[in-house]
Amino acid sequence: MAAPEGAWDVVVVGAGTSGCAMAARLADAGRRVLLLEAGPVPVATADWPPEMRDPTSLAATAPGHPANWDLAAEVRPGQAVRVPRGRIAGGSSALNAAVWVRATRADLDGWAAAGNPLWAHDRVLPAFRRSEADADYGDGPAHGADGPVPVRRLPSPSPLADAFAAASTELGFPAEPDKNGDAAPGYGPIPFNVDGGVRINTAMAYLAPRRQLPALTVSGGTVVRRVLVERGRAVGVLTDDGPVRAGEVVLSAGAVGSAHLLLLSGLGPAVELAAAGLDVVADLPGVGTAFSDHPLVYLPYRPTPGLSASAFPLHGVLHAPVDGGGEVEVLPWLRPFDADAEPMVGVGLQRPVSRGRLGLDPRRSSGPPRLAYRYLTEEADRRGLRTGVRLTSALLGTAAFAGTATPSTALPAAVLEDDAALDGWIAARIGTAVHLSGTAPMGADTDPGAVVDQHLRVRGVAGLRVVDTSVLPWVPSRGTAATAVMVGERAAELMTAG
Ligand SMILES: Cc1cc2nc3c(=O)[nH]c(=O)nc-3n(C[C@H](O)[C@H](O)[C@H](O)COP(=O)(O)OP(=O)(O)OC[C@H]3O[C@@H](n4cnc5c(N)ncnc54)[C@H](O)[C@@H]3O)c2cc1C
Repeated sequence: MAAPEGAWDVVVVGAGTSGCAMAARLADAGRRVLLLEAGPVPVATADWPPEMRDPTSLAATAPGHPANWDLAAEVRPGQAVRVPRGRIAGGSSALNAAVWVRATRADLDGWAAAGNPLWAHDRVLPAFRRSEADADYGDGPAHGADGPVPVRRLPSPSPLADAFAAASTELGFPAEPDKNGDAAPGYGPIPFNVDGGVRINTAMAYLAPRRQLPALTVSGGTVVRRVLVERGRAVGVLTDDGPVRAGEVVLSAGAVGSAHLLLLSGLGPAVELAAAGLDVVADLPGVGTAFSDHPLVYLPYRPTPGLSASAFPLHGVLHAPVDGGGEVEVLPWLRPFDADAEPMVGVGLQRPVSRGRLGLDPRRSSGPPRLAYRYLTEEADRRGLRTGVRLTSALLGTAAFAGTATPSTALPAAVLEDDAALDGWIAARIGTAVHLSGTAPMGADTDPGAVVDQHLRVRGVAGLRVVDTSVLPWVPSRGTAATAVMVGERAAELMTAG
């Protein structure tokens, strides 16, 4: 890291899901890149903690794990949760569920229509293809065969997985054999970024093969505190070890970290910055003020005793429309999270209308940010989740499940049938899918909430970009990992074009 002044063309903050992809591609293009990561940077695959290599383990998401930022948040006023995010090279891709499903064509074309034509489905498809080596569909026009992230669907691991597939068919949902194939949504096997029984995070995929590349320097254990701005231009960052100067600064610290760094650098809503005693560098009302994420509720079920256990906890997923243009994701977990508990089906609302807020803590502006999801604020979201829970209950009641599983008594029929009672049941259990997006959204010049333009350049200050899920105008209707990698790939392409 001790390079002479002016040695770095680009300093990237955060070796996470987007940051690794982007830094690697920039270095491939000859840019001298310094990648700074707050957490450790393991070198060989074997150096990763076993629970982070094992894709069937979510142990690193537990509060207190050293590779987890473990943030405090409120899902609804007064309802506290802990939010995991990866604090290690690979970022959240190092501890997530390894589900590799892209944003849909409708998501991408929706973002394009909101003033970001460079992000339309057909414009970003090459970046998705570049990122992956899809073992099942890699030779097709929608897929990549030789990218850094290995992707595959797994054989059905248990009768329960078969029953969910059959139940979806019984209720009339289409089969969707390739969840990344741009077909009508339905039930299909999950593509995983898993290879040889290892969760392949983006540091393994993108950094490990470039360890000898002189253009790329990676520094672990380096916490960035703010962006250094001189005369309207970002000139570097302040770390706990001192300043680092570079020709360009890119924040890839994730939807929480990047927005927080913007605020700490005087880039955000002027009123909020002034209240925290910070100098206003640029008034950007959209930093943190309308983020989105998928609300998620779990419905327990009871497998018939004696069924063979599933080696892998996930297999297939159903995406189903709900009234008013919404969609739910029904994600059966085939094993319980705790040995004594019942397994659960996750019911996520994929196009939520409610918006959350990330801001500085006025009592301690240098501390962690405040995160308020404000879930279920809108009736459309309450209605969508009611539909999703009833649909899941109906799936468990199909003939396909006879002899395999029954609904749990945790959700009594009287509650299921009554809107107000069901709203209460859901609200008491609501959690987050941890797909946080849109804390620094991209958008048109005319959009006062847009923080970056479609080249991901921060408005009001030169030489500064944000490249991670912060910039998504709203959360896509799928998980965010594959899309975060695409954002890194696409950003590098835009930065090096011409
Ligand atoms: C528990 C969990 C399970 C999930 N499961 C799935 C899934 O199966 N499929 C799916 O599609 N999506 C999933 N997601 C969501 C998806 O993984 C994330 O949205 C995505 O990985 C985020 O990528 P990112 O690059 O925006 O941020 P991250 O990958 O979080 O990267 C941010 C990086 O910046 C670093 N950083 C932050 N602040 C600083 C600082 N000040 N200085 C230096 N470094 C800093 C962090 O340590 C981290 O390495 C899951 C998320 C979580 C948390």
